[in-house]
Amino acid sequence: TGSSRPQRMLKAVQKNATKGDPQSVISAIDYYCRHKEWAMNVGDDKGLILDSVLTEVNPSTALELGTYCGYSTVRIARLLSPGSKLITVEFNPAFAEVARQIIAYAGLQDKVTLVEGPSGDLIPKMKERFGIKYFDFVFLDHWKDRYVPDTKLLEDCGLLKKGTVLLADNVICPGAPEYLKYVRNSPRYESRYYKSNLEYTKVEDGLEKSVFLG
Ligand SMILES: Cc1ncnc2c1ncn2[C@@H]1O[C@H](/C=C/CNC(=O)c2cc(-c3ccc(F)cc3)cc(O)c2O)[C@@H](O)[C@H]1O
Ligand SMILES: [Mg+2]
Repeated sequence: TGSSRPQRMLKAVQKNATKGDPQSVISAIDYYCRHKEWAMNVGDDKGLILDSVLTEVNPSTALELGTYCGYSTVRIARLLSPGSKLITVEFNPAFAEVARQIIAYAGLQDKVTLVEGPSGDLIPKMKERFGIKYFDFVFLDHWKDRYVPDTKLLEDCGLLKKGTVLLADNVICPGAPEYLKYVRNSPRYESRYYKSNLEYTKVEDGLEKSVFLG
């Protein structure tokens, strides 16, 4: 049987990027997905917003929901300070396997823990399994109808602290209307929309940054 899109993306990284150089991995994926085959990475335009929010937060512990091929995992991990950790959650084993290889190619495997399974099952286990007290930063980029239930779960599991930043991809396209309503109407969040465009296209999309107020 033929290769999958994630496998072709991995091949493009192995062919065009430099081992141990995260920026070259990011550029290789962006080039491939813009010129050869679109894929649902956060991409270069929204990626710059992700970078700037990350640099501002400088998280010690970060969580990503929806690893896919590891593009945003590499974007986040490359900006973490020494000793900081990123936990990324992915329930599709084939995607997780490609992501592990892309993360390792970038040389970031020591900063990243990729956990396979559904976010709803794994979030309640974060404290016991990974010794996490709180997350300073959460990137939501998995199924859009899971953004609200998982945000509530993070609250209920005591994994958010005053100042924790949630950054959600695709709040316009494909859209996460319930999530926008939730964080924008809740007194427990201070929310802001960063307008951008859907990865590798001219279609509008954006990121919603929500600060947990405790
Ligand atoms: C509960 C649970 N637990 C664990 N892993 C989970 C999980 N739910 C999903 N996953 C994982 O996360 C990724 C899924 C990402 C979903 N993202 C999108 O659907 C998406 C779509 C577009 C898009 C926009 C316009 C179009 F025309 C077509 C597609 C753009 C995007 O940026 C997206 O993120 C994928 O790797 C999936 O296995
Ligand atoms: Mg996305």
